[in-house]
Amino acid sequence: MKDKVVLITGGTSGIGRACAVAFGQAGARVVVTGRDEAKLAETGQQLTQLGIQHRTVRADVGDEADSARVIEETVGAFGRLDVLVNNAGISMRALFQDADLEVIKCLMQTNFFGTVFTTKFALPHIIAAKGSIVGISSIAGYRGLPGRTGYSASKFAMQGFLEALRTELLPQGVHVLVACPGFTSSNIRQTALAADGSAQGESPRDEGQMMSSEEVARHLLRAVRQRRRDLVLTAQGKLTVFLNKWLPALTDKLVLNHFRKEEGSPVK
Ligand SMILES: NC(=O)c1ccc[n+]([C@@H]2O[C@H](COP(=O)([O-])OP(=O)(O)OC[C@H]3O[C@@H](n4cnc5c(N)ncnc54)[C@H](O)[C@@H]3O)[C@@H](O)[C@H]2O)c1
Repeated sequence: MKDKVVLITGGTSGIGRACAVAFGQAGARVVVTGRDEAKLAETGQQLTQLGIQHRTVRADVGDEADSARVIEETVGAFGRLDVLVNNAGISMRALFQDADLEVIKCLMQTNFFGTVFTTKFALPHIIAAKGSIVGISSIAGYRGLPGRTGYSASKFAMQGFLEALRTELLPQGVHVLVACPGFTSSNIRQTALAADGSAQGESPRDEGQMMSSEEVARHLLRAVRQRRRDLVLTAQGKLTVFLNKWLPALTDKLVLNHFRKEEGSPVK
């Protein structure tokens, strides 16, 4: 990663922030985006303390003009872009029958269109560098999950988009990685949207039992170095993908039972 430039969207917490540290400690110069000035400043301070050369850029990933500006500022500051990590994301916990349509739109705008916008503006620079485009998808990008229709749809869309793009870019030697973490300790379940679009505010699971964001970042760094096409994390995640491929009807029942057991689950 020495002297490479890595852009991480939504990098002010969880997996994104851990990636900024991991790629930075591997020698990369990192650019981190986020919507919250205070969290960006805090992330910037952490990177400074670790001696990591970086920039922070305030931007909403679902906003096309913001996404264009992020790439301008990245290339303006460092002259190139080698690795784009499409990480910014939001989740939901509500049955489709109860959810406002705005919830589904918000998830598609952030998780899917956020990836499309940033990738579009980054692409000429990534092609020039024969670099990498990473999508942080989810097990929900392989297997639809109850209470998470919009989230699952956004991650399936992301995976279809990146698979098609990978094929288009084969002649240019661009690497595309679809990474699917399993349950990972982060803010994703606190910020997940409820049926009315408000944030859930708490996690229904024991975050301490999950893979850490730092461990996910280490796996991602290795997968980028090895130019892998996909990465599925956690034993439970791998098992879900495997069972869904070979025993989909059984997996329907297992997944339903699993999500019914979550604290305060909307899944009946
Ligand atoms: N934590 C998990 O269990 C898990 C599992 C699978 C996949 N993921 C994916 O990993 C990625 C990172 O999530 P995380 O778990 O670190 O959660 P997180 O909530 O800690 O991080 C998500 C980041 O995205 C940012 N973000 C959200 N909307 C944004 C927007 N419109 N513009 C800019 N930034 C925005 C948030 O502010 C936050 O910094 C997400 O794409 C998520 O779907 C997480």
